Amino acid sequence: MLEARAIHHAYGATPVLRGVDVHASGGEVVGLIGPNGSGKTTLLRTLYGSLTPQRGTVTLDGVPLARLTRPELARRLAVVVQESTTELPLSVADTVLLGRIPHQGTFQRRTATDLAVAADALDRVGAAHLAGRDFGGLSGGERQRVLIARALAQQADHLLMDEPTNHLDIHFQHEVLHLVRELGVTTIVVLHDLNLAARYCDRVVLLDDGMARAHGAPEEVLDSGGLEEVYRIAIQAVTADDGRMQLLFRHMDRTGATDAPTTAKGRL
Ligand SMILES: Nc1ncnc2c1ncn2[C@@H]1O[C@H](COP(=O)(O)OP(=O)(O)OP(=O)(O)O)[C@@H](O)[C@H]1O
Repeated sequence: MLEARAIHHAYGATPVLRGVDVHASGGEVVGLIGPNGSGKTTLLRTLYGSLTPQRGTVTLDGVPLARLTRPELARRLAVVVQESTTELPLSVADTVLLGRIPHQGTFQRRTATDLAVAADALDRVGAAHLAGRDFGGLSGGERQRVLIARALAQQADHLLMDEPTNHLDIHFQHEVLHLVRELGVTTIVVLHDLNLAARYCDRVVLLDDGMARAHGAPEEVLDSGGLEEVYRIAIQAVTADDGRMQLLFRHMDRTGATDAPTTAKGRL
């Protein structure tokens, strides 16, 4: 279980996280949602140890992150974040093989298992055909898939992702989150798309101004008036053909007035 408790953090004099709790365990997928600047990325950074919060604790199976060595942490926790794009002149295959480093001894050569795991990871994200390409020459969506493959190659039992569907077309947005669900790996994922959160997360945490405004099953958190207030948008929850919740959105101005529908068909 990965758990953050009572996390407080400020950049300079500006508080960004104000007593946030979040946890994930047992292969569940937990979504972090919230408007721009609400603290999602900062919270995620505390969860993988790239940022030490000023107050609060982050533990992995009860052990504070600070007590784990870097390789220990890397074998337990894989991260897919926007900042992880490398400028090193590496092929796609070598980029994915970086995910095997925590499993290798110092100066140990890559084994047949490393190569097989890396190839399988690329295959799972639909990027096997890119193996020989230069990582730096990929499109944004291709890069994202390769970075996810690198995380899969790490074979960690916890996965942290910051906007993994960024740059992905609609097919791969669903493909990647579907894959995350299938992995059975305990995952905390920052998502802007509330419909993706509704469909693929077991629980969601709604951050607002550095605090967890709501926390629970997607249908509870997303189908609530609080969401409209936090995002300042009119929201209607409908039920899709497969029985899943789908959200529709309409602009709302500062007074709470929404755009008038142009036709009856277009009404929310
Ligand atoms: N390194 C930093 N130094 C100073 N301020 C920062 C730093 N990183 C983030 N902030 C500020 O902290 C606040 C929260 O940022 P954060 O990136 O955690 O939010 P977010 O919810 O992930 O936003 P977004 O949805 O826009 O990605 C923002 O006001 C941001 O400008």
